[in-house]
Amino acid sequence: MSSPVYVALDTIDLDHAKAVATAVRNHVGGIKLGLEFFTANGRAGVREMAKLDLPIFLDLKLHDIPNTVAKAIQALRPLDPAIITIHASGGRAMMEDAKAAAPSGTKVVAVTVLTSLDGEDLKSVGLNGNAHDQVERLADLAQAAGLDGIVCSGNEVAAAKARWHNGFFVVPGLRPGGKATADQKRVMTPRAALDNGASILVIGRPITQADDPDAAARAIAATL
Ligand SMILES: O=C(O)c1cc(=O)[nH]c(=O)n1[C@@H]1O[C@H](COP(=O)(O)O)[C@@H](O)[C@H]1O
Repeated sequence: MSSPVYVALDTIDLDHAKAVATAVRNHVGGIKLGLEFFTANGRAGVREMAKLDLPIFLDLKLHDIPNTVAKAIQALRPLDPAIITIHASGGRAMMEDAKAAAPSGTKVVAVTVLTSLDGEDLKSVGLNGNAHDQVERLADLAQAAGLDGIVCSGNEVAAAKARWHNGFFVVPGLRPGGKATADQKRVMTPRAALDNGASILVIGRPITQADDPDAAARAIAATL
């Protein structure tokens, strides 16, 4: 079985992204390219990374009116990514139109509550429930909109899966030591997230900023 780990290559440097991906390729199941990479390298950069022959997760977290999101996804169709992201808080119509615009083989998943946010952060933007309740609410909305799954932290994935048995669950905010670091607040170990029902594990800095990314990826793989 291929690895559930998608390595997040958050860099503007195409050569560096290629070098890290090449180093870790035997211990990961796919590559995640996000806003930082895409704004610097565009579609040509994604095509270049696709030459490594690993599935591409294009994480642009689109969040706009339905027409704009659908047109942006149409523009990405030639890249045929394995997975793309939109924000669930864009609403049901936006999610429906996003799914309709995507290639049939592309999983469209909705970000629920970013793993960098905690209850206090939610309050500060006017959301009075906790992260757990908000993830459940948005998981239900994403399912009703016909999406493939959601992005949530390892803390909520078991509850989301209980409501959406065949959903696809993307879990970032993973730290091998299990402790919140840098900007991530809702964190978990990769092993615990998998046990809780994650379909794939998104891991960036614990691999990419290690002295030896290949050894770090191998060490994480050994825990799974
Ligand atoms: O959609 C995502 O992948 C995502 C959602 C989320 O709630 N939190 C989150 O960290 N991510 C992404 O997951 C990756 C986490 O990176 P590290 O914190 O370096 O492991 C980054 O590329 C984030 O953009």
